[in-house]
Parts: sequence; C-alpha cells; structure tokens
Amino acid sequence: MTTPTRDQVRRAPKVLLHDHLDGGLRPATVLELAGECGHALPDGITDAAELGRWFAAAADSGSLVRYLETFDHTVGVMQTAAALTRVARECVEDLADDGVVYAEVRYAPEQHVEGGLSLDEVVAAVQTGFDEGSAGRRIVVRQLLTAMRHQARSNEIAELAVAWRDRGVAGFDIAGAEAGHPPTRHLDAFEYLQRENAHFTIHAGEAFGLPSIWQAIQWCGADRLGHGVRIVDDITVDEDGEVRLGRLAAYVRDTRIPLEMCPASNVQTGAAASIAEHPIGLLTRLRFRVTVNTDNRLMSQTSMTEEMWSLVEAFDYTLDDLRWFTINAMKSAFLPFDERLALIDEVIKPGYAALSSR
Ligand SMILES: O=c1[nH]cnc2c1ncn2[C@H]1C[C@H](O)[C@@H](CO)O1
Ligand SMILES: [Zn+2]
Repeated sequence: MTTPTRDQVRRAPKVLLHDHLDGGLRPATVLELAGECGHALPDGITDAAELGRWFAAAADSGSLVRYLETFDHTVGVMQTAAALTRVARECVEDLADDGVVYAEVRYAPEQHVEGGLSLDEVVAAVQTGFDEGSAGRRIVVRQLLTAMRHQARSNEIAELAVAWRDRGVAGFDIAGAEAGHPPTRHLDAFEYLQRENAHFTIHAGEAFGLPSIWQAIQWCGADRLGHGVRIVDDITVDEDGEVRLGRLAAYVRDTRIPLEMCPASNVQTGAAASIAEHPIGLLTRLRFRVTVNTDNRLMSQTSMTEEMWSLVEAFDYTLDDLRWFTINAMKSAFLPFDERLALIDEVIKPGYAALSSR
C-alpha cells in the first residue's frame, strides 16, 4: 500500500484519547479571554500568531517542568463558566474540523476554581461547551477528569468523575510533574475507582522511567498509560536485531495495555530526541497497543493530522498503519463496548475504505 497524502490523513477518521483542554486553546482565544479577565500575558504580547509562537518556543524546553509552566497562561484565563464553555466548544470544533470522530479530552477541575466556581460547576461548564460543539458535527466527545499529582485532591476528583459518569465524563487521570510524585501517592483514589468499576489512565513513563510505569499498572491498576514511552527501557534489541522484552514490557504487551503516545510533546519535553527516533517506531513494530495523540495542541502547534503526518514522513506508515492506530485507540476508549464497536464498524472502517478506494 502506498504512502497517503496529507489531505488523505486529514480526511481519515481519527480517534484521540490524550488531549488536554487547557493545552489546546486557540491563541486568539487566549488573547481575548486574557483581555476580558485582566490576565497578564508573557512579554505583553498582543498578537495571536506571536502568542502561538511564544507557547511553542517556551514549551520547547527539553524539560517537562518548564513545559508545564506555560499552562499558567491558559489555566489563568479559564476561571469562569463562560470561558470554560467557550474553550470546550472551540476544542470540539477544531477536533471535528481535523477529522477526529471520537475524543477524550482531559483537564484538572481543581485548577479552575480560582474565580469561585465549584468543582461541579466547572465540569458542567465544560460539558455545555462539548454539547454545543458536538451539535450537528460528526464527533463524539467525552471528558476525562485529571487530578494534579503534586496536589492532594485526587479523592475528590475521582468522586467527581464517578458522579458525572453518565453525564459526559468517561474517566479519570493524574498529570503534572512526574519525578518525585509517584502514582502510589493517589492509591486511595485509584482503589475507589476500581471499586466503582470506573476507568482511569495515568501519565507515566514520560519524564520518569520504569518504576513509574510499574506502579501505575501493578499498584494502581491503570487501564491505560499516558505516554508510557519509557517502556522501551525494558526492551533490548541486539546487534543482530533480536528483541528481548523484560517482564514489565512483556506484561504491557501481553495484556494489551494501551499506550497513549504523544510524539510531538515528547520531543519538546526531551522524552524523545526526534520524531524519527521516537520509540513509537519500535513499539509499533513489536505490536504493542499503540495509539497516536496530540497531548497539547497549542504548546506543540500540532493536531491529529499533523501527528499522523509526521509519523508517515518518519516511518513510511501507510493508510493501513493509520487505520491500525485508529482502531487501537477506539478499542481502548473509555466508552461502552457497543458504542466503541459502532464507531469502528460504522465510521472508522467505512471512512478508511472510502479513502483507499479513491
Ligand atoms: O505531558 C504532560 N505530562 C504531565 N502533565 C501534563 C502534560 N500535559 C499537560 N499536563 C498537565 C498540565 C495541565 O494543566 C494539566 C491538566 O490538563 O495537565
Ligand atoms: Zn498529557
């Protein structure tokens, strides 16, 4: 099968499991909201294109901690119900325009209460935006509620996720600086979610290695891994090409634990040297349950089309490979099985078939 064109990649149905609401604002929206609420933007920037470049350059730091500092300027303008609803609506519009047919979008409700909103009001405001953005568009969107790993509100956020499970929230996550903040700090929250038959993913194996992935899976019971790139530290490839998996890597592959890989973000934070050297190439070859994601579209100046296109260029992936990533992601979604199946059979497979036959 031949290499797809960029336009084919854009038109292909795509599934996104790892995208931060506060990492995907339009630069023009950040500017407008900052003006409305009096938030001081860096270097006094007043031009949208310049602001977009500032985010990308500041995030291009080689360090997750410095990368995360840029979120002060998105979270800072998302402190009212109206702002949250607008950002959520525009997020869905942008994803749908990019050919995304199913998305799970995450953010940390505890970071949006500085203006006096309750946690419930934050989730409601985001849901209103998702409902408005999805109306009349070919996209299904769910929320994932994130707790910040350096804070101590994970129990509350886990309860919030369960309370909203039938109203647009599909699961839970923890994010933030990884080194020094192991997932086991939030064990109570994960055990509560397991007792509630709820779903969760954990950012692990991005800025810290195997111990973080091991804890996330074997102590906390994560359904999926956010990033998980460092699982390659448990894989050796000999000079003659023979591959050996350590016990943890074998467990992840054998049990089909989905890896939410975010190549552009990993290059910015230094988790990978370049797209061509990104472990997604090896992990795909070894048939781990790999999915492709954006992480933060604003900071990485990326989109699902861009992520997939960069992989096509680096690894010569075909439409069949992109379809495989997409079906992997849909199978791994925190959506009921019958709804996942319907999207695979009625949207994704026909969408790829139509592309290939042209
Ligand atoms: O790649 C990431 N790793 C860890 N934390 C992250 C990443 N991208 C965004 N975050 C943080 C910053 C946001 O404010 C928070 C909730 O979306 O999640
Ligand atoms: Zn992330």
